[in-house]
Amino acid sequence: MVFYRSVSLLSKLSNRAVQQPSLSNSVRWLQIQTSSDLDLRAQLKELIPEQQERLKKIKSEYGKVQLGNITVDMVLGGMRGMIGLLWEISLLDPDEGIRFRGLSIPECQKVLPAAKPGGEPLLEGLLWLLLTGKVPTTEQVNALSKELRTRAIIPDHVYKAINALPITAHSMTQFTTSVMALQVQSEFAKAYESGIHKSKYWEPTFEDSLSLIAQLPVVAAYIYRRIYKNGEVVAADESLDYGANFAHMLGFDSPAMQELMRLYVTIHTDHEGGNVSAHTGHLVASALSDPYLSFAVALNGVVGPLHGLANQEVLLWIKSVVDECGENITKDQLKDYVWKTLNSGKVVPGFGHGVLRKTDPRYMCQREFALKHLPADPLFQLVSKLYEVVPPILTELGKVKNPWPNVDAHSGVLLNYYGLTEARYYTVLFGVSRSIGICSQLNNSLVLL
Ligand SMILES: CC(=O)SCCNC(=O)CCNC(=O)[C@H](O)C(C)(C)COP(=O)(O)OP(=O)(O)OC[C@H]1O[C@@H](n2cnc3c(N)ncnc32)[C@H](O)[C@@H]1OP(=O)(O)O
Ligand SMILES: O=C([O-])CC(=O)C(=O)O
Repeated sequence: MVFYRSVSLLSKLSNRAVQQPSLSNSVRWLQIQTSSDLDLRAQLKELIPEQQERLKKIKSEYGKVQLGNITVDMVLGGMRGMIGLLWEISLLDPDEGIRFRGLSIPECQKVLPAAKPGGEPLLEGLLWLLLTGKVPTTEQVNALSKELRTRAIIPDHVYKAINALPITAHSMTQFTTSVMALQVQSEFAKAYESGIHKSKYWEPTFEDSLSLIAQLPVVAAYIYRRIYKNGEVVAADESLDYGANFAHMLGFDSPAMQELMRLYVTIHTDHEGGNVSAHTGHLVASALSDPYLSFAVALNGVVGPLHGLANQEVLLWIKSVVDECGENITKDQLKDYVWKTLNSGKVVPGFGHGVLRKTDPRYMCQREFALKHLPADPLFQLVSKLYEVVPPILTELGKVKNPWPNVDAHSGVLLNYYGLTEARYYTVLFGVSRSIGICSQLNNSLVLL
């Protein structure tokens, strides 16, 4: 199986201070803000020339430095372990997991603005961090939230394109179709046709990225309501942030579900550049395909069962365990069920990883959420039992490099607990969130041109 892998080149060479916002950054941003301080586009306009200079310097000073040897295994493994592409916005450590611009998930939970003290980070804050490398203030996050709401307008033909598909089409097929239908409004495609200078590519790319990110929850919620709720659409609530509004449009308004959705859309955003969806989006964008086209192909990677579809597969598998053995299954029965799955030539969904070699911190933060909000839920108890039972069995197989759970091992039971029970929809949530990482890196890469 080819599963592309790479690590971030510049993080190895360049000044980490650019990547690692510290608390002093946020203190700096607490100064009185002008309207351009609150405008993400204006911020990028200032930052991009600095980044262009930095990259030019790295190229001229380190251009000939070797970054390692390439082995046959690396090639057969689909670039596994090779430093193969530039990915500035996040870095994946096999033991510690993901860092967004240098910040781990617990650090993001600490420094990014939340809806309430101690709450989950707002997605808008992470988007700002990924694009600029700086921790935003609450005012900046609120301004971005407002801007995204104003961009969340869906042309009628997009709904017509979705409605042309049978209602039984997989939610991801409907979702990718909607992204292709949205593409007709691409600013980048229009600007390229009008002969835009390459130094300005980032501007329409930024426009398309923000619009795409803003529109995705609206079409994603439409698809959910179309398939599962007789097409009864819930209008956006202009007072809500991105994550809470998404939960609202899906039809969920409890404060706990709003918090869960904020957490979900934040932690699935990015996982360095080597995973299938990020790599694919990046590759296609390198041909100057616009953000809509690039993201649509990335979604076709997200939906692979060894990648984002595992989100769906885990809950379906857990439900099959319950159907066969009941909720109070013993550890011995569970061991037998895991062996039965393996012996039938299937993988245990939600376990293992192409890079991680320890439990995924995205699993851990969802576990903490469950311990806080739903400790007695029988399916959460089952997930906890799996955490004890599965790793020794996978280790016993002797070939699995990482027997520990990944992000997908946990998300389904949380969503299911709050009433979003339709597992075959879950990968759409993953896709909405992944747009943040893919579009942010797209904007960062354009400074190279
Ligand atoms: C958001 C995400 O995308 S996270 C990943 C989500 N996917 C899943 O949870 C699906 C289950 N897991 C897997 O299939 C794998 O662990 C992957 C695809 C994530 C990583 O694959 P690889 O990098 O090839 O893993 P690794 O090098 O450890 O694989 C070695 C062998 O162990 C097997 N293996 C790895 N994980 C598992 C598992 N969970 N269950 C059974 N077998 C496994 C592989 O299939 C491979 O077998 P083979 O040599 O007979 O082909
Ligand atoms: O990093 C990977 O290979 C897969 C993954 O966990 C992700 O993309 O979120």
